[in-house]
Amino acid sequence: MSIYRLALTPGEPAGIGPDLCIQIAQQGHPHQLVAIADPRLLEARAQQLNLPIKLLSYEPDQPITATPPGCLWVDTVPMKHTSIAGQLDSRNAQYVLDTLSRATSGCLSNEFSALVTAPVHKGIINDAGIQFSGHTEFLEQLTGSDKVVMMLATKGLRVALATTHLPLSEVPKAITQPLLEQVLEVLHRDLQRSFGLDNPRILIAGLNPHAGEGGHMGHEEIDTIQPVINRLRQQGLNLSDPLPADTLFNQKYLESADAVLAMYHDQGLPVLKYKGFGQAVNITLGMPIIRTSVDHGTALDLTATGQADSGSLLTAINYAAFMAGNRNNRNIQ
Ligand SMILES: NC(=O)C1=CN([C@@H]2O[C@H](COP(=O)(O)OP(=O)(O)OC[C@H]3O[C@@H](n4cnc5c(N)ncnc54)[C@H](O)[C@@H]3O)[C@@H](O)[C@H]2O)C=CC1
Ligand SMILES: NCC(=O)COP(=O)(O)O
Repeated sequence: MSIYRLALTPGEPAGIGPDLCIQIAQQGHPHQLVAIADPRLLEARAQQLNLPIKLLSYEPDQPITATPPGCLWVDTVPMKHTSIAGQLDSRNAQYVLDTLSRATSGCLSNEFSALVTAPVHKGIINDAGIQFSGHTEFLEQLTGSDKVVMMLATKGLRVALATTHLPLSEVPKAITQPLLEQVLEVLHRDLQRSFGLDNPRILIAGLNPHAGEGGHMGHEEIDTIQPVINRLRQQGLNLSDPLPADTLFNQKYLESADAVLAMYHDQGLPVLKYKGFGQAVNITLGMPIIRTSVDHGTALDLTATGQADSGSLLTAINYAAFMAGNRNNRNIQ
């Protein structure tokens, strides 16, 4: 088995991200986990959690090795202000973004095989005066990607989103033919290259109740979604018609599907999280780098309590390694 070097960003310092990194390090890992972080934060959090941690100083020229139990490699990004567990501090917002930038440039240069992110707090970054709607959009810019797609996956279900962090009132006008065409092309291609699916079957949700009920409950399905489906089918994509979102998430439809495309965040993600919260992964498709993440947020109420479940971060790490392996096997940079 190949061993991959994975960049791990602990995210919001006052949240559970650092806790989860320390918890996962206890068992060790078959891949090299390199936390891009301030080591003082990790040491302080380990003490609060009463967990032992040995931080190994990371050097890019070292051979890639598995992570021994109780250890974590650290590539230092200094935090300017001490973080207090559970208490957001806008002065640390730039630090959070610095860790992401460092990890991303390391992925772009192939120093790391993938980026795995713990949760950030979107609100506090905005409070710091920095416009930020999520890792997904931030990484799209940072990697110079044309179009990225958010997809969450758990056992038996993958849900991708046509739009991400938008106010609901802005969704209908954002659903355009060019957008849908791009999103479906990215989804189709990345299901092939990162998941090894030769001809992925994608179910597409309508925007309106009952997928518009033949135009009686909205026209986006007829005017926007169906024409894109028809065009892409001619190029060989295996797509459903627009389906009512309230009925497509049943076994009869899902058993023949590789992914569902939901039109907006809260149309698709509640179903996915109900099915797999704690064991699901958030994947950014359409980038030159692999990025996976957790299915949850910063859970400030649980920071430093030892109650945070590391299942989703571990799933994200394992998916990142799996995707790196698939791209390697297909010789994709
Ligand atoms: N990937 C990311 O960076 C994400 C960041 N967020 C951000 O997180 C912040 C808080 O969001 P919320 O909606 O409150 O969601 P949340 O996921 O932080 O918390 C929701 C509930 O789930 C619990 N919970 C979350 N993670 C858990 C874990 N690993 N183990 C056990 N219990 C857990 C929390 O204690 C809370 O009761 C927001 O600023 C949001 O933007 C939210 C989702 C993803
Ligand atoms: N609900 C998923 C989410 O908010 C994660 O967003 P991102 O930070 O990964 O873009």
